[in-house]
Amino acid sequence: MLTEEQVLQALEPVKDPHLQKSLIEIGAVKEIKIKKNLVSLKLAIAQPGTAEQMQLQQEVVNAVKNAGAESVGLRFEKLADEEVAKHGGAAAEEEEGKSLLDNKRTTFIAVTSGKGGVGKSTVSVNLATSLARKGKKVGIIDADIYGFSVPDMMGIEERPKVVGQRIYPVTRFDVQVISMGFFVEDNSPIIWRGPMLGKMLNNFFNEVEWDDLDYLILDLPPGTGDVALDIHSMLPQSKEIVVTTPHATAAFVAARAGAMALKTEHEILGVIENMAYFESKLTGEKEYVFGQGGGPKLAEELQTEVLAHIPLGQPEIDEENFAPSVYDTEHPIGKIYMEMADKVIGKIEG
Ligand SMILES: Nc1ncnc2c1ncn2[C@@H]1O[C@H](COP(=O)(O)OP(=O)(O)OP(=O)(O)O)[C@@H](O)[C@H]1O
Repeated sequence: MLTEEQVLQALEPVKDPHLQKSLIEIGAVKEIKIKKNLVSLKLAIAQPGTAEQMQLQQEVVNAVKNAGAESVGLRFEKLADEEVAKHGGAAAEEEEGKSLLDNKRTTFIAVTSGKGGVGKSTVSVNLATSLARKGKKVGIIDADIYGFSVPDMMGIEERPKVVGQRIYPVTRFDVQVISMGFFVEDNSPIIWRGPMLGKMLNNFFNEVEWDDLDYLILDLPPGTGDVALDIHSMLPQSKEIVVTTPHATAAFVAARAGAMALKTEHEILGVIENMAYFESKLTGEKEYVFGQGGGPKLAEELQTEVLAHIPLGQPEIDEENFAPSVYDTEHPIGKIYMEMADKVIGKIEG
């Protein structure tokens, strides 16, 4: 079994990103619990709840796992101001302004669905790239905590740069991308509780260097649970797009997501019916594999319009520009997304 000594030794080279001193030297380790090979740590650092913490948590997990832990749980708290000063740092200052939430120019569009697997992330990614292809400055936040798929879908391998307190998004297809998945270890199970999730999202608004966005697309967790509701409430100014499949029951479930949008007073821009039909390449005939009518029914219920019926179909994958879920502008589905982007721009910019 791993000992406390070994854990401390493993942490010796890891530095507090703000103070640039070893966690051990600044007395950051406030608690160590070891159960078999599960290690849980409480760490006091100069600037918890910030980009610096995100940068650090990965280093700590790696160091302790390299020492033999199977799983590492972390809790962070603020290192006392005297300690911060003693080790050469300035007391944490409130981040100055520059929150995306204050930028009047930016329109937030949350993409939601009643349940998982209906294509919400695919729609978010393609809406974002199409808006960018129309010349708009666009960002996307992948906040779907049940599966961070946006980086994979867009073929992103790099991670954002973290410089001091600022996070620089990764740019792909002219879209500025931030995903929670950038800050967690591959496949590591993470339990997101409301406050932690809210804090992460707030960081994405306040600490990411977004370049003067016209549109910010938010890929939200599916469903109508507490987490989804919390996020919706955090974004009072957001508009919303609801994704459904054509099946009547799918639309019924999506209606609950839509009702939640109305409760939070978000304007619903429209409904997208995804996987609407399959079009035969040979005959051009449409087959309604997943039923029919779900989109229009949902739009009627939410008193909005159907922005697009998107058929089944895969993007052509270009080896050089590998992005498994981004449709080209020449692809029939890519064209539908471009028309949809026009509709969205028309609705917002008049
Ligand atoms: N129009 C389409 N034609 C073919 N495949 C599609 C289409 N839309 C989405 N898909 C595929 O369906 C799967 C689910 O899509 P996606 O991940 O976008 O759904 P989601 O609603 O975001 O799911 P989750 O909430 O579970 O993340 C993916 O494999 C995606 O490539």
